[in-house]
Amino acid sequence: MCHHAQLKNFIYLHPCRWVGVCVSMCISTSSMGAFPKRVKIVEVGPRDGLQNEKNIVPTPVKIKLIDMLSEAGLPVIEATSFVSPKWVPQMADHTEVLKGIQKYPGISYPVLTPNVKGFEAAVAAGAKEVSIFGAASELFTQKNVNCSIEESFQRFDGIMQAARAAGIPVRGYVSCVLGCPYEGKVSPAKVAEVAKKLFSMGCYEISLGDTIGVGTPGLMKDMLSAVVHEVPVDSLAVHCHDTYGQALANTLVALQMGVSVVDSSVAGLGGCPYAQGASGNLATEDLVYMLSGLGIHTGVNLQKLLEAGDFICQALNRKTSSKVAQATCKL
Ligand SMILES: CC(C)(COP(=O)([O-])OP(=O)([O-])OC[C@H]1O[C@@H](n2cnc3c(N)ncnc32)[C@H](O)[C@@H]1OP(=O)([O-])[O-])[C@@H](O)C(=O)NCCC(=O)NCCSC(=O)C[C@@](C)(O)CC(=O)[O-]
Repeated sequence: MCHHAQLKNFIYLHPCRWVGVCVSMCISTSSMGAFPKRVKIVEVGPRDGLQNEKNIVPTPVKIKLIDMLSEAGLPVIEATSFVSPKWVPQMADHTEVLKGIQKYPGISYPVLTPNVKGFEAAVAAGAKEVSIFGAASELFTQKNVNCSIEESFQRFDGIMQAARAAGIPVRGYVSCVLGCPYEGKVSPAKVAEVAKKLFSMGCYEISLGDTIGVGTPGLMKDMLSAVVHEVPVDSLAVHCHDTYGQALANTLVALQMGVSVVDSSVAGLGGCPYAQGASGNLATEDLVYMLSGLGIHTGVNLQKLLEAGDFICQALNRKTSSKVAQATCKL
């Protein structure tokens, strides 16, 4: 039974709307294994979310979204990517976006850089952190960055050298960790090999991407079991797309296995232009709601996050993919 004394466990979600979650009644975390006390959420909506939009999103809209996400307390907000505008026209305004956003103290605004040209442009625009992106699938790598896995490492070498010289931290992505749109199954051993390589090159964190959202909790467990032999678990993040509705379940398994960094996207925006059919990322609102219910600290204000989700959905004229946002709108 919920008692008034347990009201502190209730989560305030929207103006005039209360949704009750009696944590002590609904969930026994002790029977679910150990969870991290805190989770760092890496908000990828402005980059992963918007890169896939058909219509060019106006730069001021991108800037306002990022400012609202900063206001909501997200500790890391992936702002844009310095990729070729011929390949991803949606990110062509990267410099204006990075220069236009308010930089909140304590919040990182990393950007994607595929090569040294992108890295140099990012640094010139004020980037203080970058991400490189590889994959555990040969065919996906060809389609996404027009080279082999081996050649992608050679490109990363150049970026790592330049980043070291400039004192810029680098995050590494591994795509297709639970399946590839072109090759199908991807072996956990291959994911572990690519993750190990990126880590040994100097990436401080490795984000494991279920790019097309085909994974299930069992696959996540098998893949992570292989990767943690090569990369310390506290340097790992998970990045789950929700194509088959498994993103939250897969993320929960990762948390149970000691991962404490999770990528997600406001309103569940997202997809990869070179992974057709992939839907958006795990919605940040749904992640925050689950973590809050588990008593895990994120520092994110759910109310403000919902407002950021409302804003971008209105700007894109689309319905949110966040179940939490949908539920609170009906209340
Ligand atoms: C890597 C390249 C550039 C190779 O593309 P390429 O065509 O092989 O490169 P190139 O060196 O031959 O250059 C071609 C043209 O692009 C220009 N160029 C070259 N580099 C840059 C640059 N950095 N910025 C601006 N312009 C650039 C270059 O100057 C040249 O211009 P031209 O001489 O023809 O006028 C291209 O394939 C590319 O940009 N790919 C990016 C694809 C992408 O952004 N995919 C989505 C991100 S990954 C993702 O979403 C997955 C993730 C991270 O979320 C995790 C998950 O879910 O799994």
